[in-house]
Amino acid sequence: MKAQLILEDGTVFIGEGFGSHMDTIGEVVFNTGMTGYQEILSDPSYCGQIVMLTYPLIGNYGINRDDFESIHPAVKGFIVKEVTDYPSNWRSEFTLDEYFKMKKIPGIAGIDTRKLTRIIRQYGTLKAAICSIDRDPYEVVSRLRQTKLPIDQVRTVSTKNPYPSPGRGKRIVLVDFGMKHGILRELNMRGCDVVVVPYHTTADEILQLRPDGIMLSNGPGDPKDVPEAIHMIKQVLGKTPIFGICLGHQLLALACGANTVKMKFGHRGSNHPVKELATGKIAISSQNHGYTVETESLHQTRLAVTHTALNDGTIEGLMHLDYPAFTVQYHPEASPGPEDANGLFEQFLAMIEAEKQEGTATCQNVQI
Ligand SMILES: NC(=O)CC[C@H](N)C(=O)O
Repeated sequence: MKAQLILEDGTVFIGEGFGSHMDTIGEVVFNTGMTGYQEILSDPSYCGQIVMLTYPLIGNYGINRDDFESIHPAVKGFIVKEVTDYPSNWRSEFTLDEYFKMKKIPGIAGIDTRKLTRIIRQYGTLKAAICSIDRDPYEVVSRLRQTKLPIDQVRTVSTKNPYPSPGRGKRIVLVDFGMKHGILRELNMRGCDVVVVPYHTTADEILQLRPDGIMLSNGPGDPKDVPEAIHMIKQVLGKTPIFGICLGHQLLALACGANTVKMKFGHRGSNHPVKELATGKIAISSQNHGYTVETESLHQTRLAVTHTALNDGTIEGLMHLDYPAFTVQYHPEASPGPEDANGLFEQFLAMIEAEKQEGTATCQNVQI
């Protein structure tokens, strides 16, 4: 069935609808990963967004039981060049079309995704609608222009209640801002005794769990929309080692007095090179973010840059100069993507061990 993709700048694309045939509105962003569409569509950081994949053939290995990053995908829609009707993989259980129908997510295929990527790169991230062919584009554009993007995505996707994910190792409190399950898997794989807590858990509640370390997860939206988390981080900083990923990185930076800004079109994909400044080593990383920590704002903080993006020089990693706290803007848990940065989980555990032994760990004397 024909469907339309309409951008707020007035551009109209006609394509073939798949998945749910409902209308949807969201911020359209592009992801440059060549594989990993199942992890991408189930990454809660895309809450409120319509994702376009630059790789031209999507759905070839179907949807399986194992590769979800959350139970309910929060993505608002999917845009592809071509969607596979007959997936071929031994793990495949559904086609993308069947899965999107079940989850009530609209998709549109047959779109010139190269053209759309160029528009977004030129003008920046735009609002867009996927809608029925019968809708009047003028009306849709004026509705798009009036539509405000949501600001409560973290509340929507964070766990409502704390829950344990036990192990015999270090006790980690994992603050869920819209966590990809890959983070929990990485901690459990290393034996950690994890307690996952909601985004608004207070510093006192977290410290009562007697954590050996705190992890701040990834999550959707603007980090400034989560002031309760910034307040919490200010209070736990220096009391226990902290490792932040993506939104967690941005929140820690804000808690330390830095600023965050919205990027023109962000970084989304599983092929983004980042440089570790101390060694000059390059890692290929998995990324999904639309905001970044503002470099100029760091001089008013006790944070130092540890990693930068090779494509545009933006900040990809930070460490605190006085306390055991470090963060990365990219995804060491990968899922999807390369596992070059996986060692950061070991570095976090090494920092916790040093803090336990001597009680004086900082990022500098633990060598991360
Ligand atoms: N994946 C994330 O945690 C993204 C962080 C934030 N929502 C951003 O877009 O920059």
